[in-house]
Amino acid sequence: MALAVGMRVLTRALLRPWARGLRAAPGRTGPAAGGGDGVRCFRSPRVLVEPDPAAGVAVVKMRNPPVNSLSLEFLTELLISLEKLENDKTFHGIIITSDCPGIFSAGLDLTEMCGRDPEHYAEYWKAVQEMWLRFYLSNLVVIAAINGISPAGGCLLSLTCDYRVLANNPKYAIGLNETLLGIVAPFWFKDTLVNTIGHRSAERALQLGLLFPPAEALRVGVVDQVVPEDQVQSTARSVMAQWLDIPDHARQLTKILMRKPTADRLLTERDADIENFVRFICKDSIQKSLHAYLEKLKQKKG
Ligand SMILES: CC/C=C\C/C=C\C/C=C\CC/C=C/CC(=O)SCCNC(=O)CCNC(=O)[C@H](O)C(C)(C)COP(=O)(O)OP(=O)(O)OC[C@H]1O[C@@H](n2cnc3c(N)ncnc32)[C@H](O)[C@@H]1OP(=O)(O)O
Repeated sequence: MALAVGMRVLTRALLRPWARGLRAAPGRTGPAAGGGDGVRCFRSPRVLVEPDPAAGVAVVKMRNPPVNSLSLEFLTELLISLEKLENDKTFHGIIITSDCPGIFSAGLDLTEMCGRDPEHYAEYWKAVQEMWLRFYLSNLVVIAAINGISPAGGCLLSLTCDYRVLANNPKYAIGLNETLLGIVAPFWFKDTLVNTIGHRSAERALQLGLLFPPAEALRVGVVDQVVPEDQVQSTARSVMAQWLDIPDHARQLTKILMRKPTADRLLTERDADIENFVRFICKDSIQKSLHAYLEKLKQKKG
């Protein structure tokens, strides 16, 4: 009993620095509907939360068609959903997955980084940082059920999770492919990849902008498991059950011990990182190549 109380105090002390200043910005969420069992179902236009209170798990489905690009509004809704689940003692784990067929997330929304003013770029980048910090340090067990392609920021979101299950579909690939767009993955993207697959593999993957198909992703360690497409959700659920069997305080403290130094680096350099991003993205050459890339994506259909 005394040990349990002591652990709770220690956990709160360790988690407190991240709780401060990391609250999600207010955004447009729909009214929370009370479930029959007293558990609230969260709805917002782009995020569907399916709670399973008996298991202590919620499935968070990304629904920002056509490609789940991480727009400012979508990021805000994701953060609010995460915060609500973290504040609800019913939940100990979340499974993040996509409601857009064949696409987990196309990454950062290119239209947020193209043809806008510096204030907008700063606001957007702060929201991207927030997404990374909040998911990376979440006290919940977070499992990615990756049911589609997941480049760049989509891969980053997966890398913040505690475990990644990828559907075995040759059309799907995952990786930080920023260099292919002529942009540089920021240091915290790089750090997250290094923490996941090691320095040498990360260096090669980042320089070449590699997008790994399922077997390669498993071999290099970008994902933890590759399963047939129709088993992605059930596998995520059974992995979640294993993780939830571990005493929560011990697991949470261990997660913080492992991730604190990486998160601290961004927390101490957050403003400078925003300034770097704004300076970089405002360059004529970068704007031109992002614009050309977006046009190429649009013309692909025609
Ligand atoms: C020294 C350094 C100093 C400082 C460094 C500081 C900062 C670093 C700077 C920058 C770092 C920025 C980091 C960025 C990370 C990112 O995430 S960038 C985004 C990367 N994502 C991609 O490249 C994916 C692009 N999309 C695709 O490849 C395909 O769309 C995809 C395979 C996902 C799906 O293909 P498909 O089903 O065929 O769909 P379409 O291609 O037809 O797309 C449908 C519509 O969606 C639009 N769209 C696609 N992706 C995006 C996107 N990421 N953002 C916004 N919009 C997107 C596409 O244009 C289509 O639109 P339309 O319907 O035609 O209007």
